[in-house]
Amino acid sequence: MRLEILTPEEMGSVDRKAVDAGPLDGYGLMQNAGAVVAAAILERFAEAEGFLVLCGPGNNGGDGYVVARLLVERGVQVRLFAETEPAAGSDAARARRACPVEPKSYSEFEPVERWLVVDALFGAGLSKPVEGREAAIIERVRTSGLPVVSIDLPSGVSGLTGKPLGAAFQADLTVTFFRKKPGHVLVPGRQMCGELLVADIGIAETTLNRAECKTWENHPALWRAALPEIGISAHKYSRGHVAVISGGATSTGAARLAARGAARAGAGAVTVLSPANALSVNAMHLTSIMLRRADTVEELEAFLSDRGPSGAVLGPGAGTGERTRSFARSLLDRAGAAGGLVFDADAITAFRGDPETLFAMIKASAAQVVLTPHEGEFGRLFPGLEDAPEVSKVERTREAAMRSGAAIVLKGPDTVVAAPDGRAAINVNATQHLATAGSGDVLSGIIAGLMAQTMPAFEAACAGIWLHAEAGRVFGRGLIAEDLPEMLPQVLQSQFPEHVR
Ligand SMILES: NC(=O)C1=CN([C@@H]2O[C@H](COP(=O)(O)OP(=O)(O)OC[C@H]3O[C@@H](n4cnc5c(N)ncnc54)[C@H](OP(=O)(O)O)[C@@H]3O)[C@@H](O)[C@H]2O)[C@@H](O)CC1
Ligand SMILES: [K+]
Repeated sequence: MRLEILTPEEMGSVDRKAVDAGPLDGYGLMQNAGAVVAAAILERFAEAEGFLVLCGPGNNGGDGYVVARLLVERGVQVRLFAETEPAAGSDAARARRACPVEPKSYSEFEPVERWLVVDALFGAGLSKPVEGREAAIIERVRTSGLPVVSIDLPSGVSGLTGKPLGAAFQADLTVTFFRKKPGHVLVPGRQMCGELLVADIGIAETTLNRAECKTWENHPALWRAALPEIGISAHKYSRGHVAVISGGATSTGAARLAARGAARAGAGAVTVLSPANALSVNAMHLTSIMLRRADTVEELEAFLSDRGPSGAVLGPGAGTGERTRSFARSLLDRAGAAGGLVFDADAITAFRGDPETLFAMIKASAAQVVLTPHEGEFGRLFPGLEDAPEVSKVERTREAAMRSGAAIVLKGPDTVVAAPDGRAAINVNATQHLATAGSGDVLSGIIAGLMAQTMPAFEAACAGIWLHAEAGRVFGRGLIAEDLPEMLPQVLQSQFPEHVR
């Protein structure tokens, strides 16, 4: 599977390498790009009665001239609109000369019913906000309701961040080349592409140095090999033991959701560590999951020494006070006994005043640590890395992982997972139904459950995100957090039958 995601800059370097290696030059690649776009248009929009092609000044426009020529050669009606001539000597200028359709200016653009718009204004070279006459034509197309096929990217959407820079097209189909770019998978770019087609334009696979790729689309192919296998001689503790720290009497549900997630992800044993005042409420709701009292660090450490869990979840419902901070310190200190740690929710917020202390402890710890913030929690821990119009979610998450020493799961419709070594994955199978109270608690449990079975942090985080999203997707409408752990067996059995022997 082609899961690598290339920034526009990385794509440019692949492009240059492909041209250096031959046999195709830049103009040859442009011919192939135009050909795959024209073929996709004719196949998917056979009923279109004509084509309005909008060409920008660069090579994206160059692709547009090739598409216009190929459509004319098929005997269909084409009108072409361009404002700026391509630079003399460029591939786009050559494509412009070879195109038999004389361009009109943007001001002459008129939508025609049952025609289709081909958007070749800007692609990888978008360098500033789309304004003025380009913004006006995008607005005219939007109000016309005509279908739009975008070449490489919907013009106005940044290939790096997936965010619109000024005005931008909402496409029905986007055809990109060789590999996806971050802008195709991060939101809102993902929705603005419409259907996305990644086409081969004759760039050899060997042009891509796979070892240098650090960003992927999250998919089982990325981590399937690291999924825990259950041997026939397994016993409950050899399958991993997860400790989940519960909050007080009125906030225990989050810990139980995490515990259930860990158990359904395959951990052989799960223990909820509860304050004394919440023991009875936890006891009333737990059956296969064990329960032990832990109000103090001493009680936590006694448990860690006795039982040596291989994973732990701290944060859901835990409170943001000193108990949570001291438990975090203890878990990180005693990592030999606690293995893979997931810090979520309150365990993140508890360190908002002093994130550097947390990061220093994580870096000094032998534990593998995953932090699972949503945007609000992320902002509390990583000042300066908050969301901003020209910054990519992938780069923010990567920087946070390097700063903290933990694998970071920055949650959202396009959850990004990043590791301190620079690897990053963008998740694409989430569903809106996951936006429900307690959903994140289950996720932290699933990740801890996988880590407790010795799955490394980055892979466990990627797998956890994907399984959690898939459970939500399969369940669909009406989902509440309690349903997520209960969907996991079905997802695991249908997707990974070899892992349920
Ligand atoms: N990679 C590949 O394998 C292949 C790539 N191919 C194609 O090449 C495309 C990349 O081409 P590209 O580099 O020429 O950039 P492109 O997107 O045409 O824009 C640059 C021009 O637009 C201008 N401009 C930018 N923003 C603007 C704004 N808001 N408002 C106004 N102007 C703006 C910018 O101006 P400048 O920044 O120089 O001031 C410059 O003139 C790529 O997307 C793909 O379609 C294929 O042909 C074959 C193989
Ligand atoms: K475009």
